[in-house]
Amino acid sequence: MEFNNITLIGMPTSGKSTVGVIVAKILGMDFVDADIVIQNREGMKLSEIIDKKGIDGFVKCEGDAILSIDVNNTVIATGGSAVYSANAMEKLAKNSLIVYLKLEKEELFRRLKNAKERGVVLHEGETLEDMFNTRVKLYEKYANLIVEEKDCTLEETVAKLVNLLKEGR
Ligand SMILES: Nc1ncnc2c1ncn2[C@@H]1O[C@H](COP(=O)(O)OP(=O)(O)O)[C@@H](O)[C@H]1O
Ligand SMILES: O=C(O)C1=C[C@@H](OP(=O)(O)O)[C@@H](O)[C@H](O)C1
Ligand SMILES: [Mg+2]
Repeated sequence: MEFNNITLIGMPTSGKSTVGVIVAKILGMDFVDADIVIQNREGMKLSEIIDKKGIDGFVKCEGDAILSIDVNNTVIATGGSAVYSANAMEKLAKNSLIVYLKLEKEELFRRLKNAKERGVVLHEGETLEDMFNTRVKLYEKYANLIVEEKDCTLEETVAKLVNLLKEGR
């Protein structure tokens, strides 16, 4: 592989964490979940960081946590709000192939309904729809590769990503 790491970006619930760990096993790579790095650095759950430090505070913690990740041959699952940290994304772009797991709006809304406890970064007055529209542009901006999840099972999404990576070799 020409690239060193693979970074997964995309909406919350798009499967960065679940797809990421399976792809790492298939490709014989290591795996790191940036959300867990944040929790370890702060000594708190993500929802507690958001409650205590607010949205901007959380985004700062997330950017700093990503900047602290120094890995090789690793699949990195970011949190959905990582794209709000331009400096962290620039660092990731330097040493990884950035893959956008693309989720349709309707499917995002469906999955988020079943995952109410997920602390999603919503700025003041922002609706889920606003968040979707803003983030799509950011994910597209940073993506080297886009995996369309529409009508795919988890296994099909994994296979699609692995095949796209093989084609790119
Ligand atoms: N086609 C699919 N691709 C990825 N995840 C899926 C798919 N269908 C259902 N899911 C479910 O959506 C959730 C994705 O959660 P997660 O991996 O934590 O996403 P993220 O890390 O992007 O927030 C999991 O519960 C997973 O089982
Ligand atoms: O998109 C978001 O606003 C967030 C996504 C979460 O990660 P996942 O994308 O892995 O769910 C986590 O970083 C935090 O709760 C904020
Ligand atoms: Mg995740």
